[in-house]
Amino acid sequence: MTWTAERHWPVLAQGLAGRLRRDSAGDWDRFIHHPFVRSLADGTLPEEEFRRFLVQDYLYLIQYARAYALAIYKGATLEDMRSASAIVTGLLDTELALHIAYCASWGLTEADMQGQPESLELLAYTRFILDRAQTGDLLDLIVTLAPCLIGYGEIGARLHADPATRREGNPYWPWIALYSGEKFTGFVEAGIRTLDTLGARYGADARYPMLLSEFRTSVRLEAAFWLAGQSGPL
Ligand SMILES: Cc1ncc(CO)c(N)n1
Repeated sequence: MTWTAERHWPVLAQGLAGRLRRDSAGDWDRFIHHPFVRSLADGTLPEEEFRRFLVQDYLYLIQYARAYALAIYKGATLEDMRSASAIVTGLLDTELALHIAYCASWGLTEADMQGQPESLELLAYTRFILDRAQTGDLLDLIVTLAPCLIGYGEIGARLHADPATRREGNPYWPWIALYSGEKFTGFVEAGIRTLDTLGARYGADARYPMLLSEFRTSVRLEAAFWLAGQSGPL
């Protein structure tokens, strides 16, 4: 049975998140069904390509965390602030630990990774995110940052459930395990609930075309980011 969000993880298809995801369907599919993702699932991605991607992703997450930190600042309630703060901590402590561990296994230190130049894909994506995070309100910010959270959650869940995914001896299984794990899944579901809460409070219906445009731009930048390491020097 093919994995579908509607059947296997219905919250993804519900509410404002579901609407944005459905309305950007073509771009969304190019993001989550990218050949890079398939090569992680069957373990055929050359290690060097993964290493370059992961270094760029490490640098990306630092900028993403800065953008998410603005959600704490923009929170109108203590609850908004706590939920954004939990995501920032999850990014800096849990998710980056995966990147640091992989890179350590290749003999790369955090200083080595921080010294790498940022790819054009990274620059385009993070500067777009930081612009929306700074100039938009809390809803613009959360919508722009949502594809990152929801997309990797969906990819993790799908690959984890897919019998074609190689587990034994797949060097990328720890990556799949992180994004399908309880902790990351919890962040995705919290993010989806936050979209509905803020959508109601900040009038999502009346400004939907702008929100969709922000969401879709991030989705297109996500799809492009799979190749962020290709031109890297490392
Ligand atoms: C580019 C990108 N998008 C989403 C995630 C998931 O947090 C990530 N690590 N990197």
